[in-house]
Amino acid sequence: MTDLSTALSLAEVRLTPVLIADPPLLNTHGVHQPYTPRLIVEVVTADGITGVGETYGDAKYLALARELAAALPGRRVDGLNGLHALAARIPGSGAPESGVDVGGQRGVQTADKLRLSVVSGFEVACLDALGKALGLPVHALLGGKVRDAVEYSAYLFYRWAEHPGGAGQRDDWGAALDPAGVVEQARRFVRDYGFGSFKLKGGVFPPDEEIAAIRALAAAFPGRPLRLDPNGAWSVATSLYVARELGGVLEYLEDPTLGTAQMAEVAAATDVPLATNMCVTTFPEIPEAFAKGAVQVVLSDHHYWGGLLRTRELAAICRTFGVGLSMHSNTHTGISLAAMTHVAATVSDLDNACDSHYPWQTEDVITRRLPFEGGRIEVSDAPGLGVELDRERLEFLHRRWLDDDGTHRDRDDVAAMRVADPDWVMPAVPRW
Ligand SMILES: O=C([O-])C(=O)C[C@H](O)[C@@H](O)C(=O)[O-]
Ligand SMILES: [Mg+2]
Repeated sequence: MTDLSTALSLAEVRLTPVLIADPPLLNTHGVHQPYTPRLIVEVVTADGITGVGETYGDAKYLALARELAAALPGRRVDGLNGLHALAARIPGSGAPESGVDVGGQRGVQTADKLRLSVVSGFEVACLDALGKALGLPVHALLGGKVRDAVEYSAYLFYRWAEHPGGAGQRDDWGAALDPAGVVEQARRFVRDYGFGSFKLKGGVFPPDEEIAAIRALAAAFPGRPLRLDPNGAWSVATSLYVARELGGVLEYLEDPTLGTAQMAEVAAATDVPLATNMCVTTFPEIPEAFAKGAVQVVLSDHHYWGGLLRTRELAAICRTFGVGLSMHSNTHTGISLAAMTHVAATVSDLDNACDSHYPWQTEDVITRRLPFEGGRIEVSDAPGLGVELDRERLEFLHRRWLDDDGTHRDRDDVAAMRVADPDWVMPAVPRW
């Protein structure tokens, strides 16, 4: 029998960028492209145990991931905290950038956020391998689950029936461009997945239309938690108008306006709780936002925050300051959903149902998709994440990435909208 040190040492790292199908979902910047990039990370131990992780697949994430992958062999899969220091030493990983990440809508883009997102994919892969080596589920490595299933909410989008020109894959959801369409979409989410709460991606239509959609949802599903997220598209005044109109109806309003200062102004003038995955996305953003009372719920995302261990650190900080915690999601496969579910299962005070784009992602890289039952995902007790890579599918989706002419290798919702409307530019903020 090999000793533990050999068993846990990293012999190989494989990176596989893929393109997965994405429906024409609308947001304030534009529309999703027919395919979106994700990066699948595999770490292989000296004993031949493979762990899998996933992160953003856009070119700059991939470039950094390649450098980190090259530095890993010889280290150990239980050296999780050391991953951050290792990634920080990669030349170029510290060069700050500013501006808004068009596709991800994750607030101001910085080198820190990029690096943390890359590390998250490796951390999850290492946890998966470590769990398999020790015969323990990932949640046990995080201290153990406090629930057997994690609740998710339905992620409703305004959407077209198909991509412009019939590009990509057509599904049978149809268009949803008004309150009736949104309610019909929500009914299908309830029928097919059993979700008990609803988030509508807003910032697409003038606020009164989105207020009407939320009212229609409230009438169709009385008492169910409802959220509206325009990704910072509104001014402070518009945010307060919407908060007044939907005061008794919303569980929370998500990123109504951009930046901590404006969020704080809104928060000071309404009782509707504000949630964010845009103004508090890294640890350095916390002190000012919490001191100003700018947010009442932080939507964690293990990709943003640098992995599952750091998500638990975030949970402790939120608990200390009496700020709620829930979970944001971006287009992802079942690997990230499994990772989200493991960490969510370990946080005792995760009181709001988590977001997940997963129902919109019909293409996957795992052999058995994770099923929602009653809006919940069961927490796996199998060693590691409890998912298995489907190598044929991985190869197929990687082939699509290889064959792509570059159009889809970086998510760009503005460019996708321009296909339908050649005059479309990134909307100025506030849009309303
Ligand atoms: O809650 C959010 O802000 C998101 O889920 C960000 C995403 O980029 C979303 O807006 C999308 O996929 O269109
Ligand atoms: Mg959001």
